Amino acid sequence: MIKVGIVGGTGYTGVELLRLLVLHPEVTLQVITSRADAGTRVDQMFPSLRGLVDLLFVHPDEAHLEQCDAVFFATPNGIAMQQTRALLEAGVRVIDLAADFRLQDIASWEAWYGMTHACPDLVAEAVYGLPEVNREQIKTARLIANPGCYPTAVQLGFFPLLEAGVIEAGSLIADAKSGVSGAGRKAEIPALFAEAGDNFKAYGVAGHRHLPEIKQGLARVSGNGVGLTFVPHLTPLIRGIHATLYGKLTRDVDLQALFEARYADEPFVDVMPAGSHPETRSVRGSNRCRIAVHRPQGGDTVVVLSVIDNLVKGAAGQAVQNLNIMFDFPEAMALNIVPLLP
Ligand SMILES: NC(=O)C1=CN([C@@H]2O[C@H](COP(=O)(O)OP(=O)(O)OC[C@H]3O[C@@H](n4cnc5c(N)ncnc54)[C@H](OP(=O)(O)O)[C@@H]3O)[C@@H](O)[C@H]2O)C=CC1
Ligand SMILES: CC(=O)N[C@@H](CCC(=O)OP(=O)(O)O)C(=O)O
Repeated sequence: MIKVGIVGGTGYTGVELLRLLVLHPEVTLQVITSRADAGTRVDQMFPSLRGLVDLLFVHPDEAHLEQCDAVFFATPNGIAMQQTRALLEAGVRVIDLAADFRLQDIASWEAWYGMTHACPDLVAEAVYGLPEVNREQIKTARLIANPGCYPTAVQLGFFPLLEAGVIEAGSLIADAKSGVSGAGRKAEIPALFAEAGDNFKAYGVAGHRHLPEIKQGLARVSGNGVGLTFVPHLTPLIRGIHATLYGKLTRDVDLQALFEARYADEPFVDVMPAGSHPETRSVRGSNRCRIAVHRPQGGDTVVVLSVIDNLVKGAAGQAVQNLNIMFDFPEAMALNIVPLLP
């Protein structure tokens, strides 16, 4: 058994970690933090956890967190980097669900995130926690940069094509839609029911902070820089990301066979039968990414459809998958979840 802490236990990804970890047979929840709700019982705030969690929220003090074997940061950007060094020195392994350790280029991170990095030396050590490309490095990592939600859906869709070198890497397009929970639990006007409901809009067309993260990951597998147009959209869903990806084929290839072979051994990537149109509800609440690959009218444009639950494979589920790999537990432990329908 390992002892685990969650910093930011009252947010959407924090409570999703709780939902997954309460049923994890190798994990004891040791510390769950909130500054605003310190002293409140966890199951008072989240009655869905009654009978499962017997803890109070506490302040995120290092003295509490250092009792753990692993600590998840489910906090806004710029928080984990302030406490990670002390935790690593105390022998605690850290999984950051925010973006503090995702970009290897510190100047780029500081420009996109608008703050000075507190520990650039640790960024070099951090492992980008996308098991489908970094499983071996995750096993021994002390510090995991858990990927963003859009970057997970987009990278998993493009990897087979870029690894095989069958598309033009300079002209990729990712048209992605997210549910409102992607923006977190804090009160913000665009997330109000009357603003986001019965509405659909693009945002961040000029530049979204997931763009450099996606480009970094795609460039690693393509061996060269990539050109990417990334356009996120807000949809009136609660959970879910749907990414529609476009690329120009450079040669004829059996796309279905390529994708099936690439993900044959991946427990959480499902390549659907040819002609499929994956739906966000087919992954709702689960750690799965479902992918379909199309070549409309047999032309030279490949269209990949990739869906995930932003809070699970896009955040907390992937973080638990990383924990399992780091501690040599079966990778799917506590993650064999059947999606909710309807
Ligand atoms: N929502 C999503 O779909 C995804 C989110 N992420 C990332 O995961 C992280 C968490 O997201 P989400 O759960 O949506 O966020 P929320 O806004 O829902 O929750 C944030 C949590 O962090 C705590 N917190 C805020 N400020 C601090 C601080 N200075 N020190 C310690 N704790 C703090 C809050 O509690 P309190 O203020 O009481 O301490 C709260 O529990 C973010 O970085 C987000 O970008 C990643 C992938 C997907
Ligand atoms: C709908 C919505 O607002 N989505 C968020 C996704 C951000 C997120 O969760 O960021 P990380 O994955 O980098 O932590 C956004 O576009 O800012």
